[in-house]
Amino acid sequence: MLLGTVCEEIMTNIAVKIENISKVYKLYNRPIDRLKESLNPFSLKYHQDFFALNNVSFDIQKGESVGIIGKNGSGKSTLLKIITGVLTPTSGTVTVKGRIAALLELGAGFNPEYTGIENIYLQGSIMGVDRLEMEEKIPEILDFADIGEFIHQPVKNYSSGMFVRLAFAVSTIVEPDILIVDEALAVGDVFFRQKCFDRMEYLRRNDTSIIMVTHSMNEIRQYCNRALLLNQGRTLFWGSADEAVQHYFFLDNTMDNFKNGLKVDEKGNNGRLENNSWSRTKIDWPSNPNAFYALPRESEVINNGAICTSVALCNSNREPSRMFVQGETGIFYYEFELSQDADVPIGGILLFNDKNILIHGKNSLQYDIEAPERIRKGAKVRFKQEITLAIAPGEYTFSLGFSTIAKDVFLRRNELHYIMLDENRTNLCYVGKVGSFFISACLGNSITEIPFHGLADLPGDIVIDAK
Ligand SMILES: Nc1ncnc2c1ncn2[C@@H]1O[C@H](COP(=O)(O)OP(=O)(O)OP(=O)(O)O)[C@@H](O)[C@H]1O
Repeated sequence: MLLGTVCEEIMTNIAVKIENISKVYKLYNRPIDRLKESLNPFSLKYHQDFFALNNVSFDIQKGESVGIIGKNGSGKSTLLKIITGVLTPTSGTVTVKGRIAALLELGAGFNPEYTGIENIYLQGSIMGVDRLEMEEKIPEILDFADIGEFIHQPVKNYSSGMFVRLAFAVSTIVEPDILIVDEALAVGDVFFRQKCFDRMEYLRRNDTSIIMVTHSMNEIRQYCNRALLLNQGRTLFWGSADEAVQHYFFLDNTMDNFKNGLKVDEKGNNGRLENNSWSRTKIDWPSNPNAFYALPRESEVINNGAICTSVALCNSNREPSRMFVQGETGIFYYEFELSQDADVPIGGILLFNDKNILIHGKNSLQYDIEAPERIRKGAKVRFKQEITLAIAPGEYTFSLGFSTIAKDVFLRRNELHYIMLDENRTNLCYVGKVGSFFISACLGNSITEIPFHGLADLPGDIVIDAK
């Protein structure tokens, strides 16, 4: 009986329940096929079924904030449209308890010819709020939207930022039971976005459930309790937001063709090295296939005497990882195979932010470590590079370079100008955009837990004096 009571309580706390939802579109190669199919007396099929959603189930509790994530075309918008009732599923059931406010496509539900004020009343009536109640809310809506005199202009004259300000203000001030926020907020400026997140937090504390679709994994981590990861219409993961984000970054970023060739030789390879003062350090190469990236397309690769054979990224526990908290250490493993003899090998990494700005680049020469003096054709050279990722939250890509330098130049590396060193270096391989990883913000509350502001943490110190 106790179990029954618990179940009932769980059910009464559920705001949205999605059970085995599928959405199938019929795809016809030619428009005429549709006609042929409808007129065919033998019910012959002229289409292919395309599953935009395939058997998706999950539920959202009252006051819970849930993220829906996935690459482009994975089915996120289709799912939101089914929850809001804009689309009907092909199969499965949707249970929604309470009033939904949805900020889906910008301007949906707004009449472009109406002024901002007129649209506020229109939205109110769509959401079932009467004119009198809406009138009381107007000062608060205007205050939140903060678009000044534009509120008396037809909304067709609004910028996308103004639009989203008004839309968000209207949908949240009537305190919905379920608030759905698509990428729409992305067009607002940072101050407005902060205001929106504060408002969502307030609503959530008052039992509004929030469904958020965004490509910003920081927002998912920061604001969602749980997240659903979709891939080609199927649920790939449903659970804690942190874990969902980790899985998201492994999508397309993991070497699923690992079995098909690029196996890691656990014994390492040093049989073809000539001896010198360098004493070999055996790298503890990762054994988990998930650590490895699929190597990029040919267009990103320049092979000039060597090929890149594998690349992996792990956290400091040597576990595969694509998500790091600011300041955590990332361990990059990479291997090149020589297709010609070479002198002293040099390997290095370049990290780029989402605006393609080089944030950090460093090679083995700059670390001033010993290296083999000569490597023969067929040898495999491995690097393990640890980087303290004290960089701004966001998504990053990285590229790899492999080059060689003559032994005598290498031995004088600390006496020579770096231009001399560069001139004596021969590039063997460059692999652009090998993969991506993600840096998440520290979620601490105190200032000392926020390590720095800006793009990167720079080594430094501070003292204070006062007289
Ligand atoms: N009316 C339709 N007819 C056929 N296919 C459709 C239709 N609407 C959507 N699709 C397909 O369904 C899949 C899921 O689309 P959906 O818009 O839900 O993806 P999404 O995850 O929201 O993508 P994005 O991140 O790019 O917004 C896509 O492959 C899309 O092309």
